Amino acid sequence: MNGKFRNLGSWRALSLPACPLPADRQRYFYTLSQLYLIAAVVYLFDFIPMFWLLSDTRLFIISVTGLGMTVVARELHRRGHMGAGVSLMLSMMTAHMLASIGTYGSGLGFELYFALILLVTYISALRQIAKLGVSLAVMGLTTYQLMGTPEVTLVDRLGGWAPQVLLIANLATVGVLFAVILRRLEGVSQRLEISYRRQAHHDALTGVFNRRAVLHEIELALDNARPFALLMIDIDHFKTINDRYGHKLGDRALCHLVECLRVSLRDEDTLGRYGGEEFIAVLHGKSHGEALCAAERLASAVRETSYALESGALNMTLSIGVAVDGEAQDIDNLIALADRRLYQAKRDGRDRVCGTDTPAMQGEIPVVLDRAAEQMRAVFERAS
Ligand SMILES: Nc1nc2c(ncn2[C@@H]2O[C@H](COP(=O)(O)OP(=O)(O)OP(=O)(O)O)[C@@H](O)[C@H]2O)c(=O)[nH]1
Repeated sequence: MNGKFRNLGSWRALSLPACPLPADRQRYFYTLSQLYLIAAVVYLFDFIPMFWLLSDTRLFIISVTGLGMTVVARELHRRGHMGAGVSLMLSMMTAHMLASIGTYGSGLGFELYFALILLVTYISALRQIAKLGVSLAVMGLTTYQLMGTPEVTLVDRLGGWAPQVLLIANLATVGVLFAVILRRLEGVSQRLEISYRRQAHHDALTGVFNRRAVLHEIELALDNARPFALLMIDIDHFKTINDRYGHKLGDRALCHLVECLRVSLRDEDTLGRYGGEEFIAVLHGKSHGEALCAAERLASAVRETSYALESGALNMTLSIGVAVDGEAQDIDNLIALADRRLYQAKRDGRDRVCGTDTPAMQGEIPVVLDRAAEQMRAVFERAS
């Protein structure tokens, strides 16, 4: 290893360990990480030049320190120490505000930063109790400082245009900061809404439609005059995969399967998880014969695309039951028909497609109707 990389290694060893944020707190990171940048810009282009022009050495030094601390706070936050990062930034903001009020007195807009500190506190990921503590402490300190404002402030001594310029600069800074922060929060709520809507319709593991959403799609397709085919897809011997490789790998295998299916389906087709290792594909505009060909294509795509493991490769096969809309009057009967054909494919030896009823199946009661009959029987038994 050359010297340059050795140095990099020792710097890494000195730096704080990264501690990933929990998923439910990630959303705060992006809003707040932009706040650090905004704070740095305000220090750099507003406070530092302003106090330098006013020859105010004390507030100039506080502003330069504030800039440095903001960079440190951002880095702490980036490494997952969110509470420490936000607390550091809030402490600097509070120190800055109190020192400014102490020097220039009230009425020049420095007290408005109090509202900004509260806003940052409440959008931060601090605990509720910490938020309450911080806001009470900042409120107490601000009140104390405002009540103890010196009679003759530095501005009185400066006179001239300085007080007006300071007031305008503070009003503009607080106004812009409020607008930027609130705009960012609006973006966060929009992103959350999109994500909640997505969660309501999609399966968390594989990302395809969930059971409710895919059933809704079938209802819509039935209402539509255009023909469609329903494929009931089930992985063969999936329990063995779970038992041999563990549930986590089983989950990854499900995602691999979905990828294979997605690649083989058209954009207009719908894929949903019906439950466990059972999926439904709705193929719009397909006749019975076309749907059987499509199902064969899906089955061979999965069969031929092995899932790479550290210790080799995992090969999966599918059994598929196919039914088309014209074969049943409603959604329950259509699903029951595809389900029955799926189980016929299983009975015939798996790794195959079944799209017609064999003579042995003719007398069978569809699974859904069978379940309904069982429920009715239970109701009658309870009533009698
Ligand atoms: N890893 C994982 N396993 C699941 C999930 N949902 C269901 N399973 C498993 O899927 C397996 C389904 O097993 P069975 O219904 O007996 O079917 P099979 O072993 O695939 O056998 P056949 O369908 O008859 O070919 C069970 O072991 C379930 O635990 C999941 O989300 N992740």
